[in-house]
Amino acid sequence: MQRIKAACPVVWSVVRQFDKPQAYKHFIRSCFMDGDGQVGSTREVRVVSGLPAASSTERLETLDDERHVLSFKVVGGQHRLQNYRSITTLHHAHDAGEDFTVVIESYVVDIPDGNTRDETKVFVDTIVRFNLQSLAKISEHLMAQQNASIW
Ligand SMILES: O=C(Cc1cc(C2CC2)c(-n2cc(CNC(=O)c3cnc4ccccc4n3)nn2)c(C2CC2)c1)NC1(C(=O)O)CCCCC1
Repeated sequence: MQRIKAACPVVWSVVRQFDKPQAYKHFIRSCFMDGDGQVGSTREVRVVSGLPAASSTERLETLDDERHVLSFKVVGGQHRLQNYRSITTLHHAHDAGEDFTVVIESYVVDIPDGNTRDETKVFVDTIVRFNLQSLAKISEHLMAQQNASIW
């Protein structure tokens, strides 16, 4: 989970771009879309990791602009994340007079041969946490720009 001091629509405008994950996922070097960006489209992702140029083919499963829900599954590629699927949802929250967005990201993945459940959890949790921290920074900058432009 990640708390972001930016309004839901601002955070959602970044999360919903299935064709530009590199906007906030800094391990991603490039992304090529195959399809029109609607549910069922797939993207080809290349990552920056030093490992043999890991790539992955990912399919958009859910894109709900009203309820702020995005989900995708990894359907191929050179890596060991078999049957990876994630769901990301945005929630407006209000606490101590402050408005903010809470992002909840859940995933399931097979435990690869040669690794334990805990190693897999640490591996994926670390990347997802990096992504959500980066999403927070980018969304808060966007929010500051929008507020500045209003005045
Ligand atoms: O953010 C990203 C980009 C992204 C995507 C990928 C793989 C192409 C799919 C990678 N990667 C993975 C690998 C090769 N190691 C594995 O497969 C792997 C699998 N089990 C493991 C279990 C325990 C220990 C090590 C493990 N090692 N080399 N690079 C990276 C790593 C950080 C450089 C980041 N991907 C996610 C997203 O939310 O988009 C979040 C993370 C899960 C996938 C979806």
